[in-house]
Amino acid sequence: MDITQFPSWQQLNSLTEKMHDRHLRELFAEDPQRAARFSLELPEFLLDYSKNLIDDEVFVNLLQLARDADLEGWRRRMFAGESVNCTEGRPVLHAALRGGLPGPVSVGGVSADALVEGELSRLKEFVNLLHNGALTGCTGKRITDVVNLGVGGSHLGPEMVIEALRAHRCQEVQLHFVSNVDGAQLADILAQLDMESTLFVVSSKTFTTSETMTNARSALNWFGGLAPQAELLRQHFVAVTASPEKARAFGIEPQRVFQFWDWVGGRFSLWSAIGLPIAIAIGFEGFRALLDGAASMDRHFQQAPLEKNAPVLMALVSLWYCTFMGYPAHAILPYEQALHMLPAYLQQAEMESNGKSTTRAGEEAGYATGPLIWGMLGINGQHAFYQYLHQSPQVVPADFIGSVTPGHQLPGHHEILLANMFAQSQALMNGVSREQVETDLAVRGLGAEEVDRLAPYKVHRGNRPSNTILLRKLDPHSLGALIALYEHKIFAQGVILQIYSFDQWGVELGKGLAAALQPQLESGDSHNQDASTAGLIDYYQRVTAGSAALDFAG
Ligand SMILES: O=P(O)(O)OC[C@H]1O[C@](O)(CO)[C@@H](O)[C@@H]1O
Repeated sequence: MDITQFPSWQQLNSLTEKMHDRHLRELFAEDPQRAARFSLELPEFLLDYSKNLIDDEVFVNLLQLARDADLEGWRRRMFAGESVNCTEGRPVLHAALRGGLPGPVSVGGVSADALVEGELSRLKEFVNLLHNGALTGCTGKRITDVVNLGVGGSHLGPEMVIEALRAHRCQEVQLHFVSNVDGAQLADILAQLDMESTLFVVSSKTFTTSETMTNARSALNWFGGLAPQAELLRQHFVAVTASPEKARAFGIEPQRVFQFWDWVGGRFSLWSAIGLPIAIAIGFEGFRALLDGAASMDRHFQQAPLEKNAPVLMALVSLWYCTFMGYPAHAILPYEQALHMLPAYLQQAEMESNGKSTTRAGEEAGYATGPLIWGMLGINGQHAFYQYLHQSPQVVPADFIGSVTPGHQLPGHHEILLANMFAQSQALMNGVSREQVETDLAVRGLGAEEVDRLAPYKVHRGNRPSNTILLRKLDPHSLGALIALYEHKIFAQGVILQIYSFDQWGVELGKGLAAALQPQLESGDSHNQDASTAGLIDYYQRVTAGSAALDFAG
């Protein structure tokens, strides 16, 4: 049944007017237990969702909506390996990569656990060889630098995690990431490297992504005549892919091809062999701890009742804002330097999953299915875009994410950092009333006219909602749990809003057009293009012809 037909949906719709008129200040004043009632403590973190514009009536209806949408049934089917990615005809089993399934699941007659464990032990062996210095380049030099060539899900997860776990890094090997087909990125990194001690990891689920394959070919060319190509590929390249035959066709040795499977979505793949750079950076045991943390969130998501289920609660709050209250964006604001890539990672995870408008029934949704995700390190954002968060007429709900334990030894810093994080969510919630502003200005000795002139600019309406996720400490286990929290939040939101979260048809159109346009840029033939695109091609042609003429003249 269409989700909009359920009484819970209609009830929620009718509650938006009332909630637009409520203020978070009042909700807290009315209920001294609010913070305790609307927060949840898990072994890894505290989730405080009390600063959200929900009251008991909204909460009850949101939970009912989740039940009406059969979230529990979809959850069970996903973890049982049923084909819940229906447009691609696949199960969704990233939880199998971390031992998060409730029981054995086989895909195409093969045990998912056996596949996963087999690949993990290959990864472990490889990482150990690398760390022991047993892996050498074609001239016999020890491998000291590893460059991951991959984009999207084949890049963001590994780099985000490695950055987040800097404090846990082994020193043996340096990691580098190249995701952009803009040669400036690869050229810059190659300039820092010694080819004799460099290993490239070509990471691509499909092994067809043009950015990655172009970078892989350029990396191979970089070696020039150092050794015959087959030897270069053998000693300096490994592949991580769900299309091993394509990696082998590229020339990568079969024993250097690490595999994952089409039941792992690219943006959910960091737990698979795509996490090879993570295991290299923090060691295999650290990688295992990351997987274990995610598995503990898998169990929580499967077992906790909906009203005590962190991913479900976050999904409900998120859809309440984007679908009902009309707040189209959501900010991710980490207060932990190490989490600086989390907003970018979650942008892909959430927007590639839920940025859809066709329902599972193949109909136009007619409602917002997910927010625009954006953000950056909160403390830097405070000095950049928080003005907008505090005083723009647009309300942007936010997630504040921090850690009780600092990731460094410097005294005095961490309290300042956390005080800022707590203060910002408090300021967004409470704001400052006109009355308060007037009193403050008067106390500072301003005359009545001046007070009157300045007061409107200083008023903060407040009532801007947020979640706070406060980790005990940031380590591989808790990071795994945090990432899986968001993964399941995304899934729960998609299920309730009746969309398919695990496909990404929207990214295909542009890829196809780029492939067709590339030869036209070179030839200048733009006859079949719209006027704007033809104009761009024409300008490109004129500038390149002009610079060629200049080169010739010079
Ligand atoms: O791993 P691949 O196949 O190179 O794809 C990279 C990324 O490209 C996308 O298909 C989007 O273009 C993502 O879903 C994926 O993570």
